Amino acid sequence: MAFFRKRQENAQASSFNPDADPYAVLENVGLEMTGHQVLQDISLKLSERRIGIVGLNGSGKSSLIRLLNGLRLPTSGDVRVFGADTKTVQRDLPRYVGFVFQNPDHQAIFPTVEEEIAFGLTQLGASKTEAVSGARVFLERHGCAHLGPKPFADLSEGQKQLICILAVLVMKPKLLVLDEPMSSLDGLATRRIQNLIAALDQRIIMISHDLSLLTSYDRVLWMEGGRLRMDGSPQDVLPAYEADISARADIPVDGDAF
Ligand SMILES: Nc1ncnc2c1ncn2[C@@H]1O[C@H](COP(=O)(O)OP(=O)(O)OP(=O)(O)O)[C@@H](O)[C@H]1O
Repeated sequence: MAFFRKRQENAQASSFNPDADPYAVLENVGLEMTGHQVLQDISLKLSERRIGIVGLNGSGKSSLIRLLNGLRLPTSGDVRVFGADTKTVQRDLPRYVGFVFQNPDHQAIFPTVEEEIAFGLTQLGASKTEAVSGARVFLERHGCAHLGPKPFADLSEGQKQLICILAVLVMKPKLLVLDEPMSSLDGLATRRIQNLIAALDQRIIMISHDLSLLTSYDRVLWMEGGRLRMDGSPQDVLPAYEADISARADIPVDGDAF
């Protein structure tokens, strides 16, 4: 489509390589925010199609994935995504790395579903008219044409999360990063979103507290205290993580019940 041209030109200018392997490289990464060392000593090469991230609340999972689409920049070390240093390509990163928030209400910014989807197309260089008609076609292709005119605020939680994922997918990112996308969904909505994600060609990195969603993944990263505690196959990492939780749950810690 003609409107992709503008962004493709930008992409060439900013030295992205969509075929880079590994697609993301973190070297001695640290992240400090308001005096708090949120991440430290993280070095990773990410090549796998499906990567899960686990860890307790506050362990640094969200901060880590925010580094991948430029929502955060490292305060030490380097992050390269698709061959480009995120510090120099921050503005163009969302074109390559789609980010789905845990809470859809934190992601959606437009009143209606159609406008939310159309926004992604304008980001690719479409005119307003092209974007609206493109959004309608895209929603229809995903069985959501009926949601197009609806106010985003009136959707169910499952519908909201589905639309947030579609709003990212319409930009055809090479990598989709998801921050606990199913945490507030019922069983049916979870299954539907899970099936949608599983069928995607894109590389996926997903945080989940529901470990069953990650058993088929290629690799799992376990974060603890802002560091990488374990990195391996789900068969190795998930049982170790569960065993650690069980061991901790049996030990009462003063002032740290929850
Ligand atoms: N803007 C900020 N300023 C200072 N500290 C922050 C900021 N944002 C997050 N933190 C802290 O960084 C740590 C890691 O937070 P992060 O949200 O990355 O963890 P998480 O593993 O994703 O947690 P959860 O599972 O609860 O979503 C926490 O201790 C948090 O309080």
